[in-house]
Amino acid sequence: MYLEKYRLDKRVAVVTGAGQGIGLCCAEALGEAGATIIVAEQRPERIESALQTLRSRGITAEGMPVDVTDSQAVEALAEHVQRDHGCVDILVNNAGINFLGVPAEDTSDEHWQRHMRVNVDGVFYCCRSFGQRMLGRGSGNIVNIGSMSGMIVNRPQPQSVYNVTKAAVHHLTRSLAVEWATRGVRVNAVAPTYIETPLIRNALADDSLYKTWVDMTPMHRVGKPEEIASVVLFLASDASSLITGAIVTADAGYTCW
Ligand SMILES: NC(=O)c1ccc[n+]([C@@H]2O[C@H](COP(=O)([O-])OP(=O)(O)OC[C@H]3O[C@@H](n4cnc5c(N)ncnc54)[C@H](O)[C@@H]3O)[C@@H](O)[C@H]2O)c1
Ligand SMILES: OC[C@@H](O)C(O)[C@H](O)CO
Repeated sequence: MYLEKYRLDKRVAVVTGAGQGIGLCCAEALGEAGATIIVAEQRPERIESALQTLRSRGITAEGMPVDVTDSQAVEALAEHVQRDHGCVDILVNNAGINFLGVPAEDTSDEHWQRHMRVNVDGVFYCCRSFGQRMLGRGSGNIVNIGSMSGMIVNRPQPQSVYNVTKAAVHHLTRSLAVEWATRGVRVNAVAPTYIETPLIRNALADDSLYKTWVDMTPMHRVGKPEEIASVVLFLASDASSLITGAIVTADAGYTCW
């Protein structure tokens, strides 16, 4: 009775930025639970490798190239998926960037705007285009990938703009959850700690940075992308049917101190 609630058979899930890292693991988790996966990703070569990975595990998956900062492309993607599959049940807004280590006073307009465009505009465009269609049929489930950086200020590296974008993702999550709460669409977010993915590969190789990060973490370690994917699976499934507007921290205790 309880395990059944995690099954996603016959559901269609779009995962943005699913070409690698956390997004790819989310696609694996949702696919393993039975969902048909749409890999919505900017880089064609990453789409291809993700599809190979997913299909080798028996997951039904297809790729659709998209840059989430392009609202027309996002709208076309939503229309395309709706036309081919009849609906979208699950949207995971995972695509995001962080060029960390730039002090606020040295942040260029371009650096600021690029982060805002991918991490905030991109999430909003996807929520809007897919949300409209979910509201139209009175059901749907959106999971946004936020960050503990939306709650705390990371140390020692400066990354003001990234922190701001993730705080925006969290509050957008709550705002949409409330607007859509009685209309069948749930909206939640996951706020991870540092996760071993290509995004922070260089930083993880920097011994002093890594030491500071784990010293500041009660569990004294960083996370693996699979550990975020399992939270996303919970939020995307009927196992979390009473939860909307939640920002679920998966941070090895980081935000407790
Ligand atoms: N890795 C971490 O430590 C960490 C921690 C907290 C939150 N996050 C968040 O998790 C999400 C995924 O991070 P990751 O570590 O897996 O990153 P990653 O860089 O490994 O993967 C991100 C994927 O998104 C794609 N992407 C980037 N911009 C895009 C765009 N404009 N349109 C479509 N696709 C685009 C990339 O091509 C890439 O495949 C991000 O939102 C990130 O902010 C990561
Ligand atoms: O690039 C992402 C990092 O800044 C960080 O891993 C994350 O968002 C957790 O604070």
